[in-house]
Amino acid sequence: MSLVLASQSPRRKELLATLGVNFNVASADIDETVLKGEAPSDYVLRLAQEKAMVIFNRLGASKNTVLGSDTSVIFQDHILGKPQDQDEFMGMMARLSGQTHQVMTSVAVISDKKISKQVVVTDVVFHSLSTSLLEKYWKTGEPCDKAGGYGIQGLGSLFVREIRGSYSAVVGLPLAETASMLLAHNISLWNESLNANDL
Ligand SMILES: Cc1cn([C@H]2C[C@H](O)[C@@H](COP(=O)(O)OP(=O)(O)OP(=O)(O)O)O2)c(=O)[nH]c1=O
Repeated sequence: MSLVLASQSPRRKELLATLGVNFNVASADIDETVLKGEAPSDYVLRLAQEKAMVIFNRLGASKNTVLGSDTSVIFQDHILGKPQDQDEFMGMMARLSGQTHQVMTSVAVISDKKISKQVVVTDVVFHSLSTSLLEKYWKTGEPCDKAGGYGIQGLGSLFVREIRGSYSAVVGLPLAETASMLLAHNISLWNESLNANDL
């Protein structure tokens, strides 16, 4: 049984590798438009499943297990994706500055036997952020490929006063939850030494 990560995110690749599992990467391009009236947790779960399903179908009837994931930043029930330009970024930060938001990261694992999916919610509390700090942060290029416009693992770490929940989920993949899901799909971890019997 081989594992395929349906993602183009370098962060997810790095995080998954820390579980000591062999995998290939395939990029799933899907439409990420939010459906009318769709709740944030339903949205992130749907996207993770769609990313995994696109690759599962592309590989055809095979012995592959495919993992898809999605990270969105949620502020007062609004979904904040990746900022398209500086204005959108500044608008997002004006909402997040000095406030608490949620990072929702979903994981979907699909094999020929079953589909498992889960969403992990983490609270992140931001310091108050000055306009000059944010203008300089935008210029670094870090915000543009990140949900909510910041990277907790990078220069954006300065913004974070407190986190309640899973750090790895904020970066892009909740490791403990992902490990349980992969073991349940009979994918061994820790270089083949950890398997479903250890759950
Ligand atoms: C909040 C936050 C998000 N992010 C990243 C994680 C994800 O890569 C990205 C959210 O976008 P996603 O659409 O979840 O992922 P992606 O487009 O990078 O990759 P793919 O869809 O192919 O899996 O934001 C950080 O790296 N650090 C953070 O602190």
